[in-house]
Amino acid sequence: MTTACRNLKKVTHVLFDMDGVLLDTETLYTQATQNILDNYGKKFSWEVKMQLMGLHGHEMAKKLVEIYELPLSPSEYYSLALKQYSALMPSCELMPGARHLVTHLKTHKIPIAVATSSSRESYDLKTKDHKEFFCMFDHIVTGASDPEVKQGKPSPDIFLVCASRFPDSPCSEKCLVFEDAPNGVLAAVRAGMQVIMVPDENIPPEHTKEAHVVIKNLEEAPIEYFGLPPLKKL
Ligand SMILES: O=c1[nH]cc([C@@H]2O[C@H](COP(=O)(O)O)[C@@H](O)[C@H]2O)c(=O)[nH]1
Ligand SMILES: [Mg+2]
Repeated sequence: MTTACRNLKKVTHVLFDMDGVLLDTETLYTQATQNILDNYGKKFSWEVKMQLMGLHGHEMAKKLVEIYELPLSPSEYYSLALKQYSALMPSCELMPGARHLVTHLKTHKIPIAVATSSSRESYDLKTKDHKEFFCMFDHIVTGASDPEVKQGKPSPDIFLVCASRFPDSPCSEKCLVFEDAPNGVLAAVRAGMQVIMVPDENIPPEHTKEAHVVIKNLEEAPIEYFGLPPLKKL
C-alpha cells in the first residue's frame, strides 16, 4: 500500500467506480477491443487503454478510431463494440474483496453509491447476475445516460452529481472515492474528494500519483485512515 504524504480527512460517504473496482470487466473490455482491432492488424496497448478508461462510450469510440486510424466512423466502431460487449460482459465477476468491503460499509450504515461512466444499458448488461450486490447501494449514477453528467471522467461531473443525490448531499470533503483509472482519480480530485486507487498492475506508478492512497486490492482498503470503521481481515 502507498499513502501520499497528505492530511487524510474523515469522511462520511463512499462513492465507488464500477468497472475495474467492483466488477472485473476491464479484462473483458480489453478482449472486446482487441477482437475488433484484430481485423485491422492493430494491438490494443495499455497506454491507449488508460486514456479510454472512464470515458463515455461515444467519447471512447471517437478517441479509439483517431488513435488507431481505423477506416470506420466512431458510430460504426461503437456498434461493433456493443456487439462484443453483449457477448462478453454478462459473464463478468465481482472484483476480489468487493463484496466484503461493500457489505461492511452497508452493515455500518455508511451511505454508499456507484458512479460509473457506463450507460444504463451497459450497467444492466454487466450487473444482471449481481442484482443483490448492487441493491446494497443507496443509488447508482450511470454517467453516459445521465443528462446531469455532461462530460465523462476526468471531468468531475459524475462524482459531484453522485454526491448531490444522497439525501443529505454531503460536501466533497466528506466523500471518499474508490477508483482504478487515472482519469477517474483525476475526476475525483477535481471534485475535491479523497481517493483510494486500486490500479491494475499494468498501470505505471507515475499514473497513480494523484491518489491519496494506492492499494493492490479492496481487501486491504485502509478505510480507518478516513475515520471509517476498519475492515475485518478475512
Ligand atoms: O478498455 C476500456 N476500458 C474502459 C472503457 C470505458 O470506461 C467505462 C468504464 O468506466 P468506469 O470505470 O468509470 O465505470 C466503460 O463503460 C467504457 O465506456 C473503454 O471504453 N475501454
Ligand atoms: Mg473503472
